[in-house]
Amino acid sequence: MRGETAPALEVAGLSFAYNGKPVLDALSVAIAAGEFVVLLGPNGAGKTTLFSLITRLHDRRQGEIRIGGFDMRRQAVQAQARIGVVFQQPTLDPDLSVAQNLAYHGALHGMGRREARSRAEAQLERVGLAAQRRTRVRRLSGGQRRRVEIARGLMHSPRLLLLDEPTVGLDIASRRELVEHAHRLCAEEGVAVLWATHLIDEVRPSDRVLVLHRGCLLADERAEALPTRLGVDSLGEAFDRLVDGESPCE
Ligand SMILES: Nc1ncnc2c1ncn2[C@@H]1O[C@H](COP(=O)(O)OP(=O)(O)OP(=O)(O)O)[C@@H](O)[C@H]1O
Repeated sequence: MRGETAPALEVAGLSFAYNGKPVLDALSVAIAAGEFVVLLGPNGAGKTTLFSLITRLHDRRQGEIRIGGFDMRRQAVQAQARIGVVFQQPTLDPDLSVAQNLAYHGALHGMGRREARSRAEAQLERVGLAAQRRTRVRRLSGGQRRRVEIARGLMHSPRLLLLDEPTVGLDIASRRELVEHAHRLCAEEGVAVLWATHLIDEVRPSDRVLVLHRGCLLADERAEALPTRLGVDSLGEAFDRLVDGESPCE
């Protein structure tokens, strides 16, 4: 299955180890087009490693990864063209303008100058930064920089946007605005979003939540259903209960 009807992301039996130390254990999950999914896990859970495998920064793994139906190994070009990423560490060049950063991304994705410019302008408009296109990134706030990174990650019209703890270092208002923006992208553009965080307050009751701990998927359900299933009062308590176990994959 490919194109619009294929899941934006399918991971099947994914395992990975750093120098013999297991970090992901037989992970399987699928995310539909336009779905917003939170990947919730404490420090060291394996969130960044999962993103590195999906984006092919690491490749020595077991299991399958498909993006929009394209296999990450056999159809790597098609698969990778359908992924947008906002990494945990900022990756904009602070000495270039917003437009120059985006133009560079467009060139990397094989866009001509005119096409890159019009796509960049459309995305900057969406994140409310059209007026800052000539501003050097160095002069933007942390929240504005994150929004530029999201605009950049969407320039090539990916079906899946990965955000690795995108609100680190932002104030509460900017965090709220980013979460809101990501939900809008799903609803209005049909982009699937996988949002990695360890912050419970970024999760909405209706969000689908994947709880990852020591490389094992401990839950995959609506956030509002988790406390009831575990017999506790809040998502925070449910999360604590889940990540307390000694041998999570059993
Ligand atoms: N390059 C590496 N070499 C060896 N071990 C690593 C490497 N990168 C990560 N690890 C280990 O793999 C495990 C998972 O790390 P990972 O960064 O994927 O977790 P995370 O959920 O993203 O954590 P955080 O919230 O702190 O970013 C941790 O035990 C970490 O120490």
